[in-house]
Amino acid sequence: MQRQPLVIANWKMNGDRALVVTMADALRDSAAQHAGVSVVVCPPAVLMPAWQQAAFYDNVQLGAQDANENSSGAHTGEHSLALVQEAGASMVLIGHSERRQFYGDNAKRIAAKVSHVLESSPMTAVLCVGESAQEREQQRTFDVIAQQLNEALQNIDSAERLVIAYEPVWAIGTGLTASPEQAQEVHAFIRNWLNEKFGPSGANLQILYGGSVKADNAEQLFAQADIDGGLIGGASLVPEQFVAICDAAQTRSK
Ligand SMILES: O=C[C@H](O)COP(=O)(O)O
Repeated sequence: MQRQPLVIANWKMNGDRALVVTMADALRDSAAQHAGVSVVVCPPAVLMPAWQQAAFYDNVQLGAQDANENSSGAHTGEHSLALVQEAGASMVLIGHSERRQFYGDNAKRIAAKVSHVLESSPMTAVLCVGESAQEREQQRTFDVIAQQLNEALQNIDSAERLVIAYEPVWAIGTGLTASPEQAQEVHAFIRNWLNEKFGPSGANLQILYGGSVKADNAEQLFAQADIDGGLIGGASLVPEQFVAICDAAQTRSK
């Protein structure tokens, strides 16, 4: 079965209502160019209603950058799955390296968040994994990725509504992109791991690459056998760049 190319914009703590409108317009005007690509935009949570208003009739999904592992309660500043779903999200990023590094998303919380998305909502969990520069230098990349997958998916027994994003930490926001060969090597490892855990349905999950993907390197990355699209940070804030990246992913759907 062919995997549909998928491109996700992660605006992180950037963007505003004006960008919502210009990005929605740019994606609408270019829709025919990337008609075979599934496009998702994850703005900051407070911009989700504005996105829904600007792009409700368009073929672009809305995603959340995170959601709390509890259903409700005294968790000041957090958002529940029900809230992001009500705001229109169909996907949730889980375990982004910035949340792992700075916001207390340890292995236990990430496993709880993945389980919560899959058990308590109809949404798709986008699990982010990736090694640090030091771990790569120590040739521990595959061990680290396997450990992160094992920890996050320990309670999951079906390969439904799951996407994996490989984001080497050293490539995020640094301008240092993994070479297409480096990325492909890890994607193939992840696909093999998914096959061993879930069987053929696992092997057919979408695996995205993230880390300084730009308009000028996207096509080479997306040409790799196991790279099904991208999780885009900085370039997803620039409509022409993001549209060009979606167009590059279209080449996979042919
Ligand atoms: O979620 C997106 C990734 O962290 C990649 O960010 P970047 O494209 O700015 O390197």
